[in-house]
This record gives sequence, C-alpha cells and structure tokens, in this order.
Amino acid sequence: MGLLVDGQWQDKWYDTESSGGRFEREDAGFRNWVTVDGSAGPSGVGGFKAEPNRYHLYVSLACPWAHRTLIYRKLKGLENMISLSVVHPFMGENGWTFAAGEGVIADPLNHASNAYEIYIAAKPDYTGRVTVPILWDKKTNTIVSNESSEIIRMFNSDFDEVGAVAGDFLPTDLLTEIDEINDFVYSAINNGVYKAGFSTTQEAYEEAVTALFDALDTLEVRLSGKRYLVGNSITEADWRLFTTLVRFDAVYVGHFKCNLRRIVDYPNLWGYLRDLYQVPGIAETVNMVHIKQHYYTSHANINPTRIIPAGPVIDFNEPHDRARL
Ligand SMILES: N[C@@H](CCC(=O)N[C@@H](CS)C(=O)NCC(=O)O)C(=O)O
Repeated sequence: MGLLVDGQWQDKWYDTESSGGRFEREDAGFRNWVTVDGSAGPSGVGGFKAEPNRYHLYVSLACPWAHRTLIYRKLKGLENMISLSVVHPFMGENGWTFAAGEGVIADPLNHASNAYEIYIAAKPDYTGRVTVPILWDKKTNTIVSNESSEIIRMFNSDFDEVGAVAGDFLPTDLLTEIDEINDFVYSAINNGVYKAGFSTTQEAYEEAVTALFDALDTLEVRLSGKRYLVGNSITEADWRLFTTLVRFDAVYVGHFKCNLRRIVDYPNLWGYLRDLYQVPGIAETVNMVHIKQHYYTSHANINPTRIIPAGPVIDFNEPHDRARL
C-alpha cells in the first residue's frame, strides 16, 4: 500500500507516529459533483452533467466505502448507464491493481495495471493516497470524485431525469437527522473499525474499540423500536451503516480486534443487517471472498502469515422479524 507524491508512486504504510499511534484518514482529493444541468455542486468545479454512458465507476468489492456506491448503482438502476471496473482484492506494494483474478473487471478506459495510473491520468502531479471508489468522466477524461459519501448523493437523484429508477434515500425533511446519525456512525463505526485495526499503540486501540462498542450498543437500543435508523423506510444512513456491519463478524472481529461482541450477538442489529441484506439486489453486491481476501492478505503488519480464516459461517438469508416494527 502506498501513495502518490507529485505523481510518483511510493510504497508506504500509514503514518501513525505523529498522532500517538492513531490512524487518521486523509480527505479525498477529487470533490466535483455530477449534477442535473452540469453546474458546480457543493464543492469543486462544474462541467459534469448527468448523462447516460458518460461515467465509469472503479471499485473494490472488499472496500466498505466503494460498496456504498455499488449499492446505489444497483438500487437506482444505473448499471446500464454507469460502467464498472473492479480491482483485485489484494492491495500490496503497488496499491490496488487490476491483476487477473476471480471477479476482477479490467480497466477498459485507461488500460491501467494499477489504480494509481488512473489518478495520474487525471492529474499528473497528484499527491495523496490512491483510494477507491473513483468516479471517472469518459467525456473529459478525468476523475469527478473519489469520495463515496458524495458519489452516493449524486447517484441518489441526479440521474433520475435520464432514466434512473425512482427512489429517494435522502428525503429533504430527514436530511438533518440523516447527517447527524451519519457523523456518529462514520466516526465511531465506519471509520471506528479502521481506527481500532490500524492503531499502533494500546491506548489508541482501546480508545477506538471503546467508542465503537458504545456506538453499537446505542444503535442496538435505537433499533429495538424502529425498523430503520431514520424515519419509516430505508435511507442513506442505513446503507452507510450496512457496509460496515456486513463485514464485521467476518473481518473486523478478528483482523481488526473489534471483538468485545459480534453483530450476531446483538439481536436487533443482527436482524436489521439481515433485513437490509435481503433487499432485492443487495446480496449481489456483497462478495465475502474479496472481503476476506483483501483484509487478511493486504495488511502484512497485522496478519504476517496472510492466512485467511475459514469461518465464521454466517447466514444472512435467515429470516428476520423486522417487518413487525
Ligand atoms: N473517503 C474515501 C475513503 C475511501 C478509502 O479509504 N478506500 C480504501 C479502501 S477500503 C482505500 O482505497 N485505501 C487505500 C489507501 O488508503 O491507500 C471514501 O469514502 O470514498
């Protein structure tokens, strides 16, 4: 794993020395928005109008952030208008690559062997980490955005007039509440598992793991009387929580040492996770082989033998009883 410095690839692990062993996630570098009319969005520059067959999405099936964008591409019926590439689950000295493998979809546009080449194609002197997801514009040959939280907001509504499936996961009247819960879930849970797993001091680990389980305990109570996090139907807040929960027992419990409790030990969170998993189309976006292979083989400092554990056996298709709520 590594990063680009002035367009040059350097193989470097995260620097936790200056932060007391704490993992600090870098902000995404490309922050433009696809909009209905091509005007600039909340950040970045304009020029990216929502048009069918204009955009390409690069993802890892292992990555919880990229997974959000795949879910929206599926649920909003964008598969026929936004093309897709999938990186190899192993992220080694060259970062994400398109090495041949089960489930890998090569890059038909930039013909990149490594994802960093896509960043260089967009910005030859790019400095920063090379992350997925990446939303690419085939018309101007550049990266629109590499920030999943913003890509899903584009997918949610901006393609509606050009043939996306109806459905709004961000109703205006719930926006404030969704933003609030997103912040809480991001810090303690989505990013919390990484903070626990990538910490390099006992203190940093304990801080993260305590906040993580406090947050899960809070949500367990919240979901005892409510089917979804906000309002009466599935919203963005649920999909953002889902991609971490679905990886939790298979990866974060063992590999990231988030092992005070498993999701299957929380009756409400476990039912909620199955409920979301069983939404039509969602199961196809979950690839447990890529997920386990990525985490257990890519972080040699955490799992030097690179052995992928056999279990746990989890049945996400077990009936849930959440419809009563
Ligand atoms: N803020 C980004 C974060 C994306 C991200 O960190 N992706 C991970 C994969 S799970 C990655 O590509 N990491 C490579 C690296 O940090 O070098 C987003 O949500 O889109």
